[in-house]
Amino acid sequence: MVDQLRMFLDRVAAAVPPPDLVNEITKLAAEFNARLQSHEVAEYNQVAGQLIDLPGRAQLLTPAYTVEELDDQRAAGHVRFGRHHLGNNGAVHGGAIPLLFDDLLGRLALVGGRPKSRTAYLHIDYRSITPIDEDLQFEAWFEREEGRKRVLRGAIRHNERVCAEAHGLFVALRPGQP
Ligand SMILES: CCCCCCCC/C=C\CCCCCCCC(=O)SCCNC(=O)CCNC(=O)[C@H](O)C(C)(C)COP(=O)(O)OP(=O)(O)OC[C@H]1O[C@@H](n2cnc3c(N)ncnc32)[C@H](O)[C@@H]1OP(=O)(O)O
Repeated sequence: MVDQLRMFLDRVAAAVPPPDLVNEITKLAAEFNARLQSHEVAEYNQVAGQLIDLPGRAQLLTPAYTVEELDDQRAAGHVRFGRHHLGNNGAVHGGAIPLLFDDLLGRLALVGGRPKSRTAYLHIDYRSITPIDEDLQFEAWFEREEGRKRVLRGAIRHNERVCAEAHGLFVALRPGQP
C-alpha cells in the first residue's frame, strides 16, 4: 500500500489529467480516506514508520531509502527520490534532503541498544544537484559520542559525485523526556 501511495504522489506531481479523471480519482481517494478513518489507532500502535525492513520504514513523509549495510557505527544503502520530491529543473527539493538525513542519522543514533535521541541540530551542505528518479548512494556514520551527545555525519552520492553532506547532533533523551 505504501509503495502504491508513493507512486501515486509521484504520478499526481507529474500528471495533468483531464477533468473527468480528476473527479473520478478525487471520489476514489475520498472513499479510501473514509475507509481508513475507521481503523485509526493511537500513535504508539501505528505501524507506519515502524516497519524498518520496508523502504523509508513505510513512513510516507520520508523518501524511499533502503539500508544495505548496518553496524553500530555506520549505515549505507541507496535512495531514490521521485517526482513528488522535485524542487525544480530535475533537482530534489532542498527540504527533502535534510528530511532523509534526519531519518538516517536519527536511526543510526539508536543502533546498538542506544537510548532514543532527538535531533539538536542538523547542518546540510548542498554540494551539487541531487537528481530525482536516479538511484543514489547514501552513507551515515558516527563521528563521536560524548555522554548524551552523538555527533553523526552523512553523505549522498550519485555515482562518484557528492550531492549533499550532513552533520548532526543527536542528544539522548533522559527518562520521561518527550
Ligand atoms: C525520537 C526517535 C523515536 C524512534 C522511535 C522508534 C522507531 C524506530 C525506527 C526508526 C527511527 C527513526 C528516527 C527518526 C529520527 C528523527 C529525530 C527527530 O527528528 S527528533 C525531532 C526534532 N528535534 C526535536 O524536536 C528536538 C527539540 N529539542 C529538544 O528536545 C532538546 O533541546 C534536546 C533533547 C535536543 C536537548 O535538550 P536537553 O534539555 O535534554 O539537553 P541540554 O542540556 O540542552 O543539552 C545536552 C547537551 O547537548 C548540547 N546541545 C543541545 N542542543 C544543542 C545545539 N542545538 N547545538 C549544540 N549543542 C547542543 C548542550 O550544550 C549539552 O551539552 P553539554 O552536556 O553541556 O556538553
